[in-house]
Amino acid sequence: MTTSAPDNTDAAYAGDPRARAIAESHLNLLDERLGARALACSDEWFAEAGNLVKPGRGIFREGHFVATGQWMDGWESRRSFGRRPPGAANYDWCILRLGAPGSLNAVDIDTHHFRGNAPEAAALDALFTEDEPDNDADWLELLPKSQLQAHSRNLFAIETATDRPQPFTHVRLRIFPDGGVARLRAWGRPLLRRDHFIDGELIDLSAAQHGGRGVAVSNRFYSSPDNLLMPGRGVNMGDGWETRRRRDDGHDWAIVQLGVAGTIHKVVVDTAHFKGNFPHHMTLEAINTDRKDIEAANLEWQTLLPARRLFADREHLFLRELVHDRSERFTHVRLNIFPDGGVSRLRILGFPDWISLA
Ligand SMILES: NC(=O)NC(NC(N)=O)C(=O)[O-]
Repeated sequence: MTTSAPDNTDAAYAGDPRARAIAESHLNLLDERLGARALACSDEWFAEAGNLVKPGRGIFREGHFVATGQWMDGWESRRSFGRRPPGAANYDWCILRLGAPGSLNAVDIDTHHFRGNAPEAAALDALFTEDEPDNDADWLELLPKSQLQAHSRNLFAIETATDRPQPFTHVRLRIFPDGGVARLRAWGRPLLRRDHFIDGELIDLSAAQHGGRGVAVSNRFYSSPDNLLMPGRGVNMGDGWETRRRRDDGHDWAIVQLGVAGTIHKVVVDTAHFKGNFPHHMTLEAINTDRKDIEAANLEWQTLLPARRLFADREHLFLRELVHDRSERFTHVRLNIFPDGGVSRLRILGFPDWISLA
């Protein structure tokens, strides 16, 4: 089990600057918290492929040797270069399931701490299947064989494939000729499938796996507001949205774009793990807009929830306290916390109108 929040360290990176912008505005569909998993690989002698979807960028423990060799935090295959039989493929591979079906727009093949044992190049394939890929799987190459830098983030923008219907459910990483990768990230937009719901079902309009995302925030010193929208309860204080300590009269806020617009009937605010730093109180506002300048002062936000006290380390349920017209449709919510602090999860439950906002 992993226990920490997504990486927010900045580091050396190689590759396409466009990919960086995509990463900031899309969801990493290879996040273990969403259910992403490594399913199979050609070889994992030195380190397990399951590490590829873990949070953070991976750590190094100098001189920490285990039975197989130097302990490494990533996926690392044995040395096969110059040892493979004639005619054998000159790469190792790993198949991973995405945490949610979706488009794939950028990828990071992060070789953090792999210096003398990084692959020289990598390629990425993807496919959609309701099952799991078998030997005859029809992979689509999204990233052709591309040079990697050792001990570095390696970011690539993915050109949208037009000859295949999206979304994708699985990816295959190929590394040439062998070696280690610390983490694999693949950013895209999850696809919310209407046929997975029955009419009248109350759904979490803001859930990350439904396309909800943080689009603006007053402060993200300790952690990202995107954590508010992750499935399940936060595993620790790092798995939430936490601001720095304020020393002024202001308050902190986060604006979430719903994955799908709809009417709002129930709200859950979870302060799990925030015990000495939960906000004193909160309000919730919402708006129906297609404007991109969502922070503009002249937008008319409506109050859904007037000021309510919050408490340490617990879920707060708001139903009858909501003051808005239940037939109104909203596209965004703004969580205001007073004066600052941390919130683990925000759930905006309602009835979708099935017009995707992604
Ligand atoms: N010192 C190493 O990292 N050696 C080997 N790798 C591990 N993990 O031991 C190798 O051959 O790549």
